[in-house]
Amino acid sequence: MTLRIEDYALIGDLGSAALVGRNGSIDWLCWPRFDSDACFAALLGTPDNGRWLIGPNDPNARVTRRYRPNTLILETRFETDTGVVVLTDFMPPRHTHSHLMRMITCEHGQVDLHGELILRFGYGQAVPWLTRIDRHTARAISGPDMVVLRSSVPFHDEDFKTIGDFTIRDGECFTFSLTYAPSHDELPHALDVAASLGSTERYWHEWVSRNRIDGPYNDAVVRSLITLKALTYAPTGGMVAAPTTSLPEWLGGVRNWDYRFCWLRDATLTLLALMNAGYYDEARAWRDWLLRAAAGAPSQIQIMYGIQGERRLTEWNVPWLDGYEKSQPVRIGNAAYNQLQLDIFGEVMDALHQARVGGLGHQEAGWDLERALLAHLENIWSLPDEGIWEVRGERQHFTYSKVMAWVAFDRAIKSAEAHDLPGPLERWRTVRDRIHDDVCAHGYDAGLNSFTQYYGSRELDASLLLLPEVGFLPPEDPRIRGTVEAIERTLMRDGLVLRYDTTKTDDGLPPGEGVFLACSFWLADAYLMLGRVEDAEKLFERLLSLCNDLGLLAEQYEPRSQRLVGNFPQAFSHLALVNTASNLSHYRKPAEQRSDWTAGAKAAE
Ligand SMILES: OC[C@H]1O[C@H](O[C@H]2O[C@H](CO)[C@@H](O)[C@H](O)[C@H]2O)[C@H](O)[C@@H](O)[C@@H]1O
Repeated sequence: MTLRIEDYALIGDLGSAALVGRNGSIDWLCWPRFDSDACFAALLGTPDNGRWLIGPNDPNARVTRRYRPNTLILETRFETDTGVVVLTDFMPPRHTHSHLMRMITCEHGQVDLHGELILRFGYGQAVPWLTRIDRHTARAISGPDMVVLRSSVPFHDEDFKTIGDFTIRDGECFTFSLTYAPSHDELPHALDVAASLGSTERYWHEWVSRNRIDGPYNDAVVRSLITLKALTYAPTGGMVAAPTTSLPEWLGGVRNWDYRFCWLRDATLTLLALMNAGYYDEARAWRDWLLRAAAGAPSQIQIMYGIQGERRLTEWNVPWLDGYEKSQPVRIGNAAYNQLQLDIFGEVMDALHQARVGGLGHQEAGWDLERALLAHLENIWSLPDEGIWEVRGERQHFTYSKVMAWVAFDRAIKSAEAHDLPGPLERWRTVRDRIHDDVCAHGYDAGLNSFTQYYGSRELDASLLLLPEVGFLPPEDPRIRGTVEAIERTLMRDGLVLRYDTTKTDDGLPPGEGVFLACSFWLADAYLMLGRVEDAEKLFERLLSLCNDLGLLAEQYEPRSQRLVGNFPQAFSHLALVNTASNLSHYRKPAEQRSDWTAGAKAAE
């Protein structure tokens, strides 16, 4: 049986992550890194492509689940006619090795359980060589990879699977762990599951205690912050856009992409959300990641990198995986790494500027890089590009791309002015003004009374909702009001927002995708800036209702089937949730941080 995307939960150890189904089956795990080959790929194929199931035999068990408060520790509770068990799944934040731990306890009665471990390395293809160490320990080896299973109950091997059938009784607790190591290493030491549970819980409690956003939406905000943190690759500070590949944006369709990489756009926007919540260590780590990833000729900067700064992210299709609900192809790698997307300059410059404003501290190397990026941008801002949505159709002069080029110069000027940093300020001011004039002359359609998707087009684009937020024009400007109204008229479906109309914009793909959740949050932000507070609250609460039972969001939502679609959980959606909640809660608002329109008010305080 295929589970819906919202039937999955995320666990992770800041190096990789796994998806656990509400049936107790772990159907996705890439090891040892987010972008490694999956050893559990049932999510995109069948159980034979790898999974780890622990659950009751009773197919009618009633299932509820939750995260332990303020943690990434998942508890799935199965209620059967004979008894109740709780399955606890977690990955302790990584030190020497990566561990996936499971614990099942019986709350009352007795329950017959089935365990089935199917390890298939190389994205569900390679059957490993299994060696039995003792009745409770086995080692699986496949090429460079070794995984060690330790279980407090005995198991046996059958058809290249590891099987355990057992009965658990009131008060009993069984533990299981899988540990990853390179296959040339010694057998990794066992970690005590109960002790690891305690230290993992303490880790997350301490991390969450540093959050300084508070207010009516605190639960949703904390869950989003934990999710964003879980998408961080701790060794380098890089962040993945999502832990999955090829969860479809249209069920059965071809819009299936690999998100296990670090987009400068997603990462910088995540950073703004984290900084807004008081997390500056992550900001520091990401800035250092950026300095390493972008090091070299500024003309070679990419829109995305691997989590360690890798540049070549070659895209290929996996022929042996059928895809989630037959959505093919399953793609590994992402050809977007070769694209030109001008907006990333604005997002990076803005994030670094905000980091300075927030007191992250000035670092010479950072400013040198920013100056080099601007020198490059000065030469290329007038070129057509693939834009924020990474269209695979013809390059265009996307309005949002140009606006973000304006943001890049604007923030550099502001940083230089505020922190007395060296730079050709007069020249930057001239370019900034030239871009502004260009956008107003070519990106605005007076007939529509709206900015448009790209120069000369009459189509709308949800990215235009960000124009007041980034400070390009004040919210009360009639052109901004007109744009918001035009987007409401043309891009809204079932009260939510499409990023653009795939039947009208050539993005190189057959039309059809869900509403884009981040864009729907942006509309709520725009409502707030226009003073439409009730509309903003209503939309935000609708969006919250789309979170799964654990508070997680995919990239998109399909109103007709009422299902989450696209990669899951997605940073873009969660960072947008945090920002809108923060705006609504009247704390330090990103909308205010990113624009100048409140500068007067702040100065007057
Ligand atoms: O659907 C078209 C594109 O989808 C992906 O890009 C989207 O995800 C990125 C990561 O979250 C985000 O930065 C971008 O703005 C989104 O459009 C995919 O990576 C592209 O290859 C694809 O064309």
